[in-house]
Amino acid sequence: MSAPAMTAAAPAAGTRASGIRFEGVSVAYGDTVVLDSLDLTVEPGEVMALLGPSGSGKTTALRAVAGFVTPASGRVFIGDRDVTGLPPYKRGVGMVVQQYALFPHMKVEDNVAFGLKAQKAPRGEIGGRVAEALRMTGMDAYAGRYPRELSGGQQQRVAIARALAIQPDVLLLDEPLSALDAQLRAGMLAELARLHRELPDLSILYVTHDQVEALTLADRIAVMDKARLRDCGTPQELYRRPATEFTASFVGNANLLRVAVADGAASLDGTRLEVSGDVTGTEGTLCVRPHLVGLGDGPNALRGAVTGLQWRGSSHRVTVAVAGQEVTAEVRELRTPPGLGDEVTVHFAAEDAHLLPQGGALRG
Ligand SMILES: Nc1ncnc2c1ncn2[C@@H]1O[C@H](COP(=O)(O)OP(=O)(O)OP(=O)(O)O)[C@@H](O)[C@H]1O
Repeated sequence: MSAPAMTAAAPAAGTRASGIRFEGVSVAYGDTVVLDSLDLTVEPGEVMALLGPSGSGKTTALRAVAGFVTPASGRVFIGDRDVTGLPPYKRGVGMVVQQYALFPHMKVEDNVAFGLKAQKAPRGEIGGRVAEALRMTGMDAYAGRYPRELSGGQQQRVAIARALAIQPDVLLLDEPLSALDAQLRAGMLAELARLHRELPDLSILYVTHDQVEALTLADRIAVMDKARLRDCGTPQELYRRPATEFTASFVGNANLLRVAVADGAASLDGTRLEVSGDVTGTEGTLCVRPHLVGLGDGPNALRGAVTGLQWRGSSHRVTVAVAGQEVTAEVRELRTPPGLGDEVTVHFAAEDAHLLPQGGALRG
């Protein structure tokens, strides 16, 4: 990264710890509901990722907080304030979108000052707050440049500085890294994490369709699909104990196996499997992560023919057909990998085999 690291001095953002609360928020365009009864709370100082595929309603939810869309029903709170009817500039939010959105004809320092001037901040304060925001994002040496004289990553830092300069109660980030190349994205992700450590009271709502960004940065992840919230929990909860098949396959790769359930255990094609999770009812879906499936004998052993083999440098992915279903094992690179059609045994530990809740209920 060519810019210096974002370093935090005195916080430029608000020191009032305010969370965000969606209460039954629905948004529709014509007859199409694009956000359906969203109930979600972002705690003060929390980083919440809104994760979901394209068109699932993430940006709409963010824009409802910013005040750029009006809910058909429901209310949005920032801290204790019901902001549902407030115009955007009265909400105290900083927002950064994917495409930098800097004013091309303004120098960096003027871009960062823009929100402060719009807010009619006292003239004597503006210079200091701009300098502080630029210092926090590592861009103080670039104050006199125009956006066209900056790299994409530097422009996005300026956009973040501009959002922080107004000392927002909450920071809204809409795919802020998706226009950057992979290497720069990884660096910026670490910078954002550091920035939040320096501004622990700032609540952040972070829209992304990239599970790595969500897993890396978020305290909790809200998983959205088709206008609805499907699951919400810490990255570890969602990864280890997903509530729905959608979460299991969207947050990390997953083997999802249809199994019969009886007497507190599952079974697949007559083989009894010790599992964790919701062992009620007569059938269920078992989630096992490929890297937790081993090749060879062990607990919960299943036998089948190899239907797929991929070499990935440090690992092999071996897919095995077991009673008409496929189980993929991601194992350390094998010296003598099996061939397609070979009979092999795969296994997994009970604590790594999670039976999804019946009906895909949201966790409490
Ligand atoms: N101004 C609008 N008029 C009509 N439909 C809209 C408008 N804005 C968004 N939509 C629709 O609302 C749905 C949700 O859009 P939204 O931008 O919230 O999704 P998203 O999850 O953020 O997707 P992406 O990751 O692609 O940005 C989409 O089907 C989209 O086409």
